[in-house]
Amino acid sequence: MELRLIAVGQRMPRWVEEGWREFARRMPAQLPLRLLEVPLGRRGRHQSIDAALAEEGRRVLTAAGNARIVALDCRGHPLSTSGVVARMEGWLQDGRDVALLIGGPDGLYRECLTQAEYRWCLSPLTLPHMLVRVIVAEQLYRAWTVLQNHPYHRGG
Ligand SMILES: C[S@@+](CC[C@H](N)C(=O)[O-])C[C@H]1O[C@@H](n2cnc3c(N)ncnc32)[C@H](O)[C@@H]1O
Repeated sequence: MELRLIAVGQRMPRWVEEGWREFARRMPAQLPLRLLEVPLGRRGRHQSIDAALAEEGRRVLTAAGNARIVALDCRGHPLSTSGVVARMEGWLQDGRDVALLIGGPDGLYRECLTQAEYRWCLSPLTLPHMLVRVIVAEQLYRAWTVLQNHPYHRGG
């Protein structure tokens, strides 16, 4: 199985690329973390934001395929580290790929949210989408280290 970060928006600054890659490269072979970037929908005078979001949403859901869907969403529910660990344990037992969806500047298309089995809120703050991929990668790595009794996570 794999964890798939599906993010709207391409060509991120180098620090974003390096940040998420640092944690992705630490993931084990049996639980790789892969990033799929999908292009922004067209925005312009003749294209509504909703149409652009729908275009992005279609691309995101195609990239998710049959994977279990978790949407990153400011209006979702928070998870503690032990909550992420418990979810990861469930994912590993189930064996299905997991798609973690990150929206673009206008958020995620509504169908991405309705198809998600969980809407994960990282903080009450709205975070820049490029930072979200780095935080999610780190939190997934952290959860993995907890499952392995690896000393990376020293929290309570
Ligand atoms: C710049 S935000 C989009 C803001 C948009 N106005 C909205 O309300 O969703 C881009 C993406 O980053 C993710 N994101 C931003 N802050 C987040 C948070 N606190 N928790 C979870 N995901 C977040 C979401 O996937 C969001 O679609």
